[in-house]
Amino acid sequence: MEDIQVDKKLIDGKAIGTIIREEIKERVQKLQSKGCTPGLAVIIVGDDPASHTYVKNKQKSSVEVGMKSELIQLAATVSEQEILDCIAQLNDDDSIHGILVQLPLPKHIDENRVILAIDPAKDVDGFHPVNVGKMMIGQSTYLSCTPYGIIKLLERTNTQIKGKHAVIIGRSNIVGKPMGQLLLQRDATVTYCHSRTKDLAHHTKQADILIVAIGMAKFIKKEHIKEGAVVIDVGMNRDENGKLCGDVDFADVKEKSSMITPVPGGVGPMTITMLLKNTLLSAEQVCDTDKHEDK
Ligand SMILES: NC(=O)C1=CN([C@@H]2O[C@H](COP(=O)(O)OP(=O)(O)OC[C@H]3O[C@@H](n4cnc5c(N)ncnc54)[C@H](OP(=O)(O)O)[C@@H]3O)[C@@H](O)[C@H]2O)C=CC1
Ligand SMILES: Nc1nc(=O)c2c([nH]1)NC[C@@H]1CN(c3ccc(C(=O)N[C@@H](CCC(=O)O)C(=O)O)cc3)C=[N+]21
Ligand SMILES: [Mg+2]
Repeated sequence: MEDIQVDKKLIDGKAIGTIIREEIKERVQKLQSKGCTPGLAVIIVGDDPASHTYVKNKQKSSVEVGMKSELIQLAATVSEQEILDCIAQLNDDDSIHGILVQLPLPKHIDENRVILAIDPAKDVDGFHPVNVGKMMIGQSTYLSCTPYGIIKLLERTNTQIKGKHAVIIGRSNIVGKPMGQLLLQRDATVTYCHSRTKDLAHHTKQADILIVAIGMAKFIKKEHIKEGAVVIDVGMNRDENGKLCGDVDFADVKEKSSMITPVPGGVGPMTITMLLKNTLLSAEQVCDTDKHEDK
C-alpha cells in the first residue's frame, strides 16, 4: 500500500508547473483566436553548455504552450553595442512580447547597461530597475521568475506564509533579494543570510520556511534546519559524480523537513513556467481588448 502512495513531503515543481502551463496554454489559444501569438526572444551570448541547456529548455517550453520562440545566439566576443542594438530591434518588434538576456554575460559586457536597454514592458525576467522598483513598492509588474515560481509552489502546497519566519540564504538580484520582498509582502518575517553571515546555522534553524540560493552542492545539512521546516532548494550544481543536485543535501535533510523541493524537478521547472506566464501577461496587455484581470 505504501509504495503506491505519493510522497507528501515532496514539493513536485514539475507537476505543479505542468498544471500552470496547461492554464497558460488555454490563454495562449484564446489570444491566438484573436490573431495574436505571444512571442519570446532569448538572447544568449557565448557557448557555456549549462546556459545553452537552460535556454533550450525555455524555448521548448514556450513552443509547447503555443508561443513563438526566437533565439538570438551571439559570440562570446560580441561587443556591448551589438547586444544593445539587438535589444533595440526586439523592443521595436511587435511580434515579440518578452525579451530575456541569459545571464551571466561575458566580463567585458556591463550587465546593468544591457538590462536597462530592455523595454520594461517586455522585461519578462523582471530584472529592469523600473520593474524591480515597482515590485519593491508592491505595484503590479513582472515578478522575477524564480521567486515568483517559489511563491506559487508555496501557494499550491497550502504552505502558510503569513506570520512565518522565512530565512533566505543568498542575496543575488535575481533570486535572494526579490524572494525576500515577495515573502515580506505576504506578511512573513524575513531574514537574509549571505557569505558574511556569522553562525549561519543559528539563523537557519529558526526558519519555518528556508529558501536556499547559494550555488554550493549539498551545502545545507540537517543540522541547519528546524524540525518540520519547509525547505526550498534553488541551487543547480553538479555533485562529485557529475549528477545535477541542489544546495541542500536532500537525503540528509528530507526526514527532518515537513516538505522539500527536489533538484531536479523542484524550483527549475517553476522558473520556466513563470517566464511563460510573464510572456503571456505581456502579450495579453498588448493584444487583449477586453482587459484581463490578473494580479
Ligand atoms: N532553479 C532555478 O530556477 C535557478 C537556479 N539558480 C541557482 O541558484 C544558485 C544561486 O544562484 P544566484 O542567486 O544567481 O547566485 P549568486 O552566486 O549570484 O549568489 C549566491 C549568494 O549566496 C551567498 N553565499 C555564497 N556562499 C555562501 C555561504 N557559504 N554561506 C552563505 N551564503 C553564501 C552569496 O553571498 P555574498 O552576497 O556575500 O557573496 C550570494 O549572495 C545557483 O546554484 C544557481 O545556479 C539560479 C537561478 C535560477
Ligand atoms: N536572464 C536570466 N533569467 C533566468 O531565469 C536565468 C538566467 N538568466 N541565468 C541562469 C539562471 C538559471 N535558471 C534556470 C532555469 C531553469 C532551470 C531548470 O529547468 N532546471 C531543471 C533541470 C534542468 C536540467 O536538467 O539541466 C530542474 O531543476 O528540474 C534551471 C535553472 C534560470 N536562470
Ligand atoms: Mg559582466
